[in-house]
Amino acid sequence: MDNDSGARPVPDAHLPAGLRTPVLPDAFAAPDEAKIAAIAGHFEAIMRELGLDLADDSLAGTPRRVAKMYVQEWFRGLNPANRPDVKLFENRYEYHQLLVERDITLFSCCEHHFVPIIGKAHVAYLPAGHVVGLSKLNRVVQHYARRPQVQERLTRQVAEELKQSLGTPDVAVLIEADHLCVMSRGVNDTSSSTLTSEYGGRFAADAALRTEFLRQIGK
Ligand SMILES: Nc1nc2c(ncn2[C@@H]2O[C@H](COP(=O)(O)OP(=O)(O)OP(=O)(O)O)[C@@H](O)[C@H]2O)c(=O)[nH]1
Ligand SMILES: [Zn+2]
Repeated sequence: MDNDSGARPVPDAHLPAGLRTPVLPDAFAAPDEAKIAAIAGHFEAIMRELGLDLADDSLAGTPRRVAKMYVQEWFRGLNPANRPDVKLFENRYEYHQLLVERDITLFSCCEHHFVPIIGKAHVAYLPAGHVVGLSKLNRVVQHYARRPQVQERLTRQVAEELKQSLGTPDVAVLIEADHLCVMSRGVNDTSSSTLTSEYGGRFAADAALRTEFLRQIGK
């Protein structure tokens, strides 16, 4: 997508309103470099407020490092220009059984505390006329993970994106994740983890299919 044209892509415009990450419509009007410079300035102010000496050679580059990390890595999924192009191939081989992409690495960020969410995503679909390039399943997970999140919305965004791009409602998503906000602060519980799931089409209707999916991901 062209991020320099007058008509800028609206974040998550293709998702139902309730599933959109709350992002201002003009959030991506400025180029990434301007955003990085502005965030670095704000982060420097936070560090100063914490009492840190920015003259220290280890700390001096931190504001810009953090800003780059936010814009280019952790939160790159906020920018609709980074939405993956999900390539489909004709299903000439007539594969119509369950396809499971399991143990997809998941790094996200808790939108309440801005600390990591770390886990695995498992996605599955029943191919109809087309099959998807496998890596695109990982890319869809990453696109929605790389933004401030709650796990429930992330799960439903991934499912909805897959339904739309694969052209079938027969999609399953299960995410298991550790929330650093639960582990490292607050209740300080390092053993609990959070599982969320979304089942569409035949996965919602057919308990045996769900069981088979869960068996294949080792649940
Ligand atoms: N539903 C949901 N809650 C989340 C997620 N990530 C973090 N939270 C919770 O968001 C809640 C925010 O609650 P608050 O009471 O405003 O924040 P807090 O005072 O820091 O709460 P504690 O974590 O209990 O100390 C906490 O209970 C978090 O555990 C998520 O992905 N989904
Ligand atoms: Zn949190």
